[in-house]
Order: sequence, then structure tokens, then C-alpha cells
Amino acid sequence: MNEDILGQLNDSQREAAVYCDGAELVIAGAGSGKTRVLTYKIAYLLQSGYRPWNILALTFTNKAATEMKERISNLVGHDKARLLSMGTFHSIFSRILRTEVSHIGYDHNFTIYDQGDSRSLIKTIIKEMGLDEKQYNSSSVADRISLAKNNLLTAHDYSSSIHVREDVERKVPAVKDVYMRYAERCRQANAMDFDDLLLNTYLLFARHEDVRQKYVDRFRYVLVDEYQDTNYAQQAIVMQLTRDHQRICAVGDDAQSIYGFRGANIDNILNFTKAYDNAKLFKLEQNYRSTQMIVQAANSLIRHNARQIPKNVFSDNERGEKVVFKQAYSDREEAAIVCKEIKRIKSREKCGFGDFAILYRTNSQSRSIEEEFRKSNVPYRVFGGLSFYQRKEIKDIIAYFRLVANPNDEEAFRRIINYPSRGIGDTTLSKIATTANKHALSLWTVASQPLVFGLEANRGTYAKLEAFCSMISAWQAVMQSVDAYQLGQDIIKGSGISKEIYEKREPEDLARQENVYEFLAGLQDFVESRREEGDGEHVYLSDFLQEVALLTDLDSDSDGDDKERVALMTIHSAKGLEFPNVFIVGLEENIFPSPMSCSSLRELEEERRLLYVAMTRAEKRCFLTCAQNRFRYGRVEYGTPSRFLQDISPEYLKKDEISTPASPAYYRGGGQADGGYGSKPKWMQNPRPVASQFKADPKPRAVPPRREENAPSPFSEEFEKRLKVAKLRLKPVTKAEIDELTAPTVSEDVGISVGNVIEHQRFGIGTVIQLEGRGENLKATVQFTNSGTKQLLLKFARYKIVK
Ligand SMILES: Nc1ncnc2c1ncn2[C@@H]1O[C@H](COP(=O)(O)OP(=O)(O)OP(=O)(O)O)[C@@H](O)[C@H]1O
Ligand SMILES: [Mg+2]
Repeated sequence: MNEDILGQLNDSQREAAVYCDGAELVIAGAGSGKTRVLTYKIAYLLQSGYRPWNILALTFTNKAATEMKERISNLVGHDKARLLSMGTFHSIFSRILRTEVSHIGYDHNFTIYDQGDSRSLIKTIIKEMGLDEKQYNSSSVADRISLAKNNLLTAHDYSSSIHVREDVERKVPAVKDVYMRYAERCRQANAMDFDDLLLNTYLLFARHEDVRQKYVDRFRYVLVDEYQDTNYAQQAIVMQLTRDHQRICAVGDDAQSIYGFRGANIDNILNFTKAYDNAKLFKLEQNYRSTQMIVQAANSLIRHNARQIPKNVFSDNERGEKVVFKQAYSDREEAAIVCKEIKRIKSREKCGFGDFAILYRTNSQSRSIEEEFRKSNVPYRVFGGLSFYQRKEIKDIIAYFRLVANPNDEEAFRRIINYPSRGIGDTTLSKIATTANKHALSLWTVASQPLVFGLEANRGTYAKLEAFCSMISAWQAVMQSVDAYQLGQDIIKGSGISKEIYEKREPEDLARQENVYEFLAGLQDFVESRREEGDGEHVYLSDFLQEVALLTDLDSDSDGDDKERVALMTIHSAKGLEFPNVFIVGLEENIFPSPMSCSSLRELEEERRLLYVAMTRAEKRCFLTCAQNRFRYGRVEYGTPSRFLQDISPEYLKKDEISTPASPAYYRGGGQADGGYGSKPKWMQNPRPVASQFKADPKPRAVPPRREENAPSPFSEEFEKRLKVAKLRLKPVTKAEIDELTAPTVSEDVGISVGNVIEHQRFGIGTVIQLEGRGENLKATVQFTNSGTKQLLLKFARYKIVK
């Protein structure tokens, strides 16, 4: 049996998979089967008698964990695979903390603050402390605090660390005080940010040996993928779990370390052998993913980095085509070239759109490509970017959920105390906040008993506060008895959010309605799939919150039909993935390498590794493109090809220099220009602005913030784009569906009876075999042809009766 499985590995991979005599590090180039070795090793361990729950596998994204679990299911069966402890560092550690956190003084229902919450709290603190907000930019202060936590420095440690001297030099000496206050406020709110999940796990194990021992006994084998991008905190926790038994297998590639800016440290991988005395090092050199040409081109690029472990990566696959470089005249033309090439390959090879990926350095670069794809009817999907759960209406709903789960959550409280508007103004909120700060209590504690704290609220305000708090308390009371989906609906209605969103009929409201609709459908799916996985009859809101809080912008909620869409994503999100055809766009100075990374050799090497990661995603073909003129931040910028192009050896690179514009439309604004083929657009006919814009800028420019905080304004291109994307993701909501969602109660007669055949949007065709409950609670048990038996709450199930 073992042999069957291991027969699918080559000799070096097999050796690495079966080695169980101690710490093991697999260092290998891209596409050489590191992830495959981990997967097969887990299967091998299971077959050798390890219990699934005794194996801990840590991955970089939730998506990677799911994929690995699926593969292991195929090898050893679902029953075993589903019981493995497998997930991202954050998800595994947050689960441990939920159980053990009382040891370090938190309540188990703690909230996880996302980046937005944490920034907003830091901003509040900077204001409260009367610091100059220009000097103390909340996001750079947040970065300092995050870096400290990733190096396991608590607020207290930080005040006596060398960072304080750096802060003085940077003229931000009060960062240590902000950190101190921030830590106190998180504690009062019973909240942890992402970095706390690591720091607190570390502290938990460091201070409570019995707890550490419990998890050492539980996790008898620990496996880590993408080890090169683990930061100091993650590495330290892995050490805490494995230093006794040394049963650890880490796989990684120093040449793919791309998270230096977040505190990931390439030295981790270099120091592994020092940390584990008898660690055995394995190397894999054969790349199974890409053509020889791609592997050699990528090797020739990465050779220019000084700091690296020498490797000889080769491929036995077909020789393949040279990597193609094309310089376009403008960003629009670049997009058109990419689009045309995709269509050409697709019709020649009869492959799907899912066989193509467009990779870029930063999220905002997707815009021009998306425009072209929409125009040319190319189906695509943007991964990452503003994630679904970051949209305003969804964050509002989640803030309600969070406050119900943890009333001390300060950020959730601030967000919804007056949303939808209930006449509790800023003055009242600031009175509550001042009192809460004075007594070191949460906002909720004060707001829920204003008289105790002598808040001189007038009668009207007092009544409004009371109404708000009793509404939240009522939901808290049923939190552990009512199903997440049911409670979620009650909250959306009872809070007034559904009325607020559904009573308007403007185009932008439609997008918000669709989002809420999709959110509810997602909540329902979550509840159903948890039940399906056998996690008990009841799935509560807290389970859902736990899951949602840990979605990162590298993850995406896949809806299963990605095979037919071109994937658009940043290179960071593409880590570990592979596609037959890869286009890397925007290879220009000032974009790639990023202008922020040109000041030191170290940063520049990281940018080069990033390009290495991008190129090695390609199986058959790799295209590199750049544009001479690019519309960015509201103006046209002149770009020169990236210096990295010089690093790729010419024998593997086919250079197709600047192309002739195929049509005037490829110039921005050129659509209106008179004349035909190749004529100049209007803005180019005016020499003055052109001259100033076209001078190559030797200095890196200050780059405006890339992340959008707010929703785009309606009627803007961006809004159109999002709406389109939202529509691609789901069928448009009909008026009937909206009415159904907003109706206060559901009519008794939904016209369904036992024996009906229905078509469900997700599960397909099935026969109703049982009905129970009434009205809102009417549930049908349906035997689906391809999806087994499911119980559906009909009020929200997406189905139609076929007969
Ligand atoms: N022995 C093998 N036989 C057949 N296919 C293999 C073998 N080893 C690896 N592959 C295939 O090669 C591809 C790359 O493997 P894998 O993703 O495990 O590499 P990796 O080293 O983890 O890559 P990356 O560095 O990008 O994370 C996958 O499609 C995998 O299934
Ligand atoms: Mg991998």
C-alpha cells in the first residue's frame, strides 16, 4: 500500500517523504515537488499508524491547506484526512487560543481585529494622545507595532528594546507609548489583532509549560510548507512544539522568500540546521512544472542574487518556447496584446481560459487588463484586492455579529452604535469613550449602564442607548442556542440594516443588496457544510466569526468555476500555484522593482525573487510585458523596461521591442483623435505637458497609497467594474428575491411538497423527501442526485421547483 503511494514520487522525493528520524529540511527550487513531498509524507505517516489529529500541517494560505487536504483525501480517504490539523499559522493558533486563552487573561470569545480595526484603534489613540497625525502616521505606527510583535516583543519589552532608539531617530519617539496604550485597549476590548495570535500563542506556551506539553503530546509530527516565509514568531512557536521530539519537516525555497517586508526572514531557513542539531537536509532539483526554457530563464535571473543556497534546478519536460518579452506603447496596448495572445493560444490549443494567469506587482495594476477583458468578453477573476469581507455593508453586519459575540469589542461598538442611524451622536460616543478610558473599562460596560457612571445623558439619549443595548443583549442571550444562519438573519433584520439597504433602488444599492444576499448565502453554505463535515447539529455565530476573521487577502472564496476564467492576481497571491500560461505585466522601473525597494541591495534582491516566483508559476509559456506610457494616479507616466530584464540570459528570452500601436484606441484619450493607424493622440500633440511627463524620472517617486479604504463612487468606472465582477460571481438578484429577503415573515405557502423535484443553485437536481417546520422555519430534506442528502432552510435556499 505504502509503495503504491510512494511510487508517485521520484527517488529524492521518496527519501524525503519517508525520513522520520528527526528534524528534516527540504530545500528545493520552484516546482520541484516540495508541497507534493509534504502531502505524500502526511499520507505515509497516516498509513504508518499516526492518528490524523496527531499531525499538524501549517500552510501559508487557507487555500493551500484546503488543496492539500483534498489531495490527502484522494490518497488515504476523506475520513482520515478531515481529522488532520491543517491550516494557516493564524487559524491553527487562534483555535488553540480559543481553548486555552484564559491562562493568559483573555476571555475565550475574544474578537480578532483585522487590519482596518487595528489601524482605526491606533488612529484613535494617536488623536487621544494629542500627537501630530502627520508625524505619527497611523499605518506606519501600525507597521512598527506589527514588526515588534512578529519579533515577539510585547509593549513592555518594546520600551526597553533597540527599536526605541530607532524611533527617536525617526522622530517618532512616542511609538512605544502608542503600543502600550494599544495593547491595553485591545485587552479591555478582549480583542487580538493578527500579530497577537502569534505573540499570545508564544507567550501561552512560554509561560505555561503544562499547556505547551499538552500540545507537544498532541502534535506528534509537525510539517511546514513555504518555510522561507515564516517570521520569527512563527518559527519560535514551531520550535516550542517540536524541540522535544524534533519531529518536524519543513520545506521551502530560499530563492522564493518574498515577505521580508512583513518580518519573514530568509535567515530562518539558513538557520534551521543550527536550531535543530541533527537536522537532515534534503535537496530536490528536478522541476516537474515547467519547460526547460522557463526553468533556465528563471535560473539565469536568480543567479544575480548574492545571498542564496546554491541549487541546480533542471527540467526534463519538453524544451518549450523562449520566454517572450514585449514592450507596448501604452498600458492599454499592453492589455490588448495580452488579450489577443490569450485568444490566439486558446483557439490554437483548444484550452480553457482557466489555463491563463496574469500576474502583477500591485493590485491596482489589474484595472487596465480588466477593462480590456470586459471589452473583449474574456471571462476573468480577480483574486485578492478588496476582499468581499472588507466591503462596507459586510463589515457593518459582521460588526453586529462581533458585538453580540463579544460586547467588549471596541471597534465593532464604534462602528455600529449609530448605524443604522438611531440618534446616538458623536458627543454621546465621546462621553462614553472618555468615561471608559478613565475607568479602564470597555465602551459597552459604560454604555450599558450609563446611570452607574453618572453620564449626564438626556432622557432621549438614555432611552436610545438602552434600546440599543437591550437589542444586543437579547441576541447575546440566544447566541449559544440559535443556529448561526437563523441568528444572522435576525440580526440583519432587527438591526435595521436590511431596511437601510433594501429600501433604496439606486444602482449602487443594488450592488450592496447583492453583497448582502451573497453574504447570507455564504453563511448558509457555511452552516450546511459544517453540518456535512459532522461538526454537530448546531453551528453558532461564533464558529462563523472565527472562520471569517481569518480570511486573508491572499485567499479567495472560490465558487468552483475558475477553470473557465483567466486568473488575475498579485505575485504574492500566486505563491505555490501553477498555470500553463503566465503573463507578467508592468515590468517597468518604478513598478517592478517597486520604487520603495530600490534603496538597498537586500530589498532589490527580494524584488528579484518576486520575479523568480512569478516566472516559475508557468508550466508551458511565460510572457513578460511592459508599457512605455502608463496611466497611473491620474496622469501619464513614462516607463522604461525593468532592470530585471537584463538579468535574464538572452538565450532564453525572445525580445519583441516596442510594438506599433494597432489602433489609436490604445492611446489613452486616443479614441477621439483624428487620423487612423498610428496617429498621435491629443495629449501627445501638446509638447509641454508631454515634455515634463516624458522625462525619465531618475529618483523614485513618492507613491500614493495603493489600498482603497472606501467604496468607489457610483457611476465611476471602478464601480462599474465591481458591479460586473459581483455579477459574474452570482446571478443577479431579482426583485422577487429581494422581496423575499426583506419580507418580514415568509408566507406559509411556498408551494413545495414531498416528492417535488427541485433544482438547487449549488447542489443541482434533487427530490424532496421530507418537510418539517412552518413558515420561516420550513425545512426540506432533499435527496440530491450528485450531492447526497441535504437539509435546506427553504426561506433562503436558492432553488426552483422543476416538477
Ligand atoms: N515525482 C513527480 N511526478 C509527477 N509530477 C510531479 C512530481 N513531483 C512534482 N510533480 C508535479 O510538479 C508540480 C510542482 O510540484 P509542487 O507544487 O509540489 O512543487 P513545489 O516545490 O511545492 O513548488 P513551489 O516552489 O512553487 O511551491 C505539481 O504539479 C506536481 O504535481
Ligand atoms: Mg509548493
